[in-house]
Amino acid sequence: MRREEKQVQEEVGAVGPVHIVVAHEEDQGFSLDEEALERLLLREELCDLGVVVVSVAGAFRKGKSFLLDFLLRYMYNQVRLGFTCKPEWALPVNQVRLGFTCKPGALDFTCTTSSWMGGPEEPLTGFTWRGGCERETTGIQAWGQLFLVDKPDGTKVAVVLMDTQGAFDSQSTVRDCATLFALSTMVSSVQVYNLSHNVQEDDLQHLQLFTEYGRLAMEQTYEKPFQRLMFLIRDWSYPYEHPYGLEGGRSFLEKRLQVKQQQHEELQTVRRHIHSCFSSVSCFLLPHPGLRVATNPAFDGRLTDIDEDFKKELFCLVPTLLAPENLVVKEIGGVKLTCRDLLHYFKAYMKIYQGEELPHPKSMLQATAEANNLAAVAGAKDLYTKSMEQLCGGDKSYMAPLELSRRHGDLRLAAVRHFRLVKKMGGEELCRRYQEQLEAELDLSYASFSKHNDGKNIFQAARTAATLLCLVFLCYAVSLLAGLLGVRWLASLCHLLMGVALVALLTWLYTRYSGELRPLGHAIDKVAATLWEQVFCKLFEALRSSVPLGRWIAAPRLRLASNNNLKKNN
Ligand SMILES: Nc1nc2c(ncn2[C@@H]2O[C@H](COP(=O)(O)OP(=O)(O)OP(=O)(O)O)[C@@H](O)[C@H]2O)c(=O)[nH]1
Ligand SMILES: [Mg+2]
Repeated sequence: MRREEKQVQEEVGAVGPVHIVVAHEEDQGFSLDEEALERLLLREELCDLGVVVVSVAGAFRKGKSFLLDFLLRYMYNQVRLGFTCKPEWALPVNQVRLGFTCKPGALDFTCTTSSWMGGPEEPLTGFTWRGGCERETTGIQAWGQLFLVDKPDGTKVAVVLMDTQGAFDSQSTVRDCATLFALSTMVSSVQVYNLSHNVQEDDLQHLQLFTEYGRLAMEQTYEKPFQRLMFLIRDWSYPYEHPYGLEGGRSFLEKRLQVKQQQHEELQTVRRHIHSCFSSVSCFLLPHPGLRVATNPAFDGRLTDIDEDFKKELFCLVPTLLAPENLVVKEIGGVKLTCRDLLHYFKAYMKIYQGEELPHPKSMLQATAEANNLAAVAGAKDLYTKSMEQLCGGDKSYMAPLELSRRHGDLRLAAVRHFRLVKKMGGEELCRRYQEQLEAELDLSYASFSKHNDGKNIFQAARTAATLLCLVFLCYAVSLLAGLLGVRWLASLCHLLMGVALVALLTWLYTRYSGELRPLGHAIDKVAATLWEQVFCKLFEALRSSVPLGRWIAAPRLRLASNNNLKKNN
């Protein structure tokens, strides 16, 4: 082995996966390791090159990291290393030609074991993978080295390989899964959606949820916010219907993502959403790798233990993603990103997901239960509002406040009963929470109906004027009496008060007529209302109780009467 090659391989050996998004077990949150990302993306010789990001995401324990290690093998064997730009350091481009396009059946597979796939007994290393049922990868990891590739058009690009935490493990919430999937989709130019056996409807629904969560966090809304999506279906068992590989995947996906007129709207929406999110969607059908891979705890990734069919298709799949002519530079809004740009976007997106402005994605049951309860609240509130409209709506005449409050009590009860009778998911506790919300909304509606009703009371509308006139009259009467009795200072004071009341009255009339000086009008209203409640009502009350048959006269209305009645009713 040449000295340079040896040196390169030693350096390769020292490189490993780097955690760029770190998952925190304690608070279920994620944080970006900015330093690690900067070290990776801001290398002087690479930072201004177009960046290609290939990410693999999907449910946990489905062989994502295992696959990525083959992508690594391909890169290490096919391209020059990012940090070794000097041509004399380049690894030998060996048996397999760079940049072939995959045609099923057109490859002579016998050459693969001696090519980029590695030696037959070589254990598979790189991103950590293992057997077992517990999750392995957490957060988002990138390979600790970028690969520098010369594209056929002469441009140089830097390739990032990215592994993500598997979705739906027993320790992550829907929000965690959505955040990681969305983040990796937003920063990658090719997202490999790793699935097992088939594309189920829930796989599409999850993809819809996660990509929508991604789209929400993007500052501008682009027509197609994400670039390439590849459905990678592992353990494909129906090659007699759709053959393994890209061609079989194309015919399978075409059928699966077809939007038909007779389809339910829900199914059509999911499919339209996926087409609208990605500029290109493809599919690859990969066979089962054999029982030793899937079930043998001692399996270490060596090729001799893997089924021939799997290796053959893998040999085709990897260049489909990574051959120089198939590499796509990451674009956002039609602008190609460099490694440096990617760093900024990563930081910005992470900040959005760490903030609180995005809604929290929920589990299907939780979301459905909340939708059920919200619909029931809306139905009950509608019932209440319609009945109240009929009772005291816009064109109805003024209604006695006590009667209005009593009717509100009845209708409120009926609305709550209606809410409780509607069948809802989510259990009693959720139902109680929404009932409380409904009751609060009904009380708020009542306050507004009550105000509107008060507005129809002629005296209410003219109360300020009446109060000020009463004050003028009272001052006049007292000044006359004081004049007769010779108490001149009192007479003068009453004249002064009378003058003030008259000026206030004229000003109030002006504000009401012109709509100008409204704060002044409000202040006069307030003073008049206090005067009315504290002086005139008390005088009137005293008079009412001292005069025979006085109790037949209705008591004057106080400003806060409606609110007090409301509380009593509750
Ligand atoms: N059935 C099957 N098993 C596979 C395949 N590829 C890898 N495996 C096995 O799946 C197991 C998990 O592999 P990993 O690569 O660690 O899976 P992962 O998706 O990265 O898992 P997490 O990191 O926990 O999300 C290993 O035992 C692999 O041998 C495949 O195509 N089919
Ligand atoms: Mg993994």
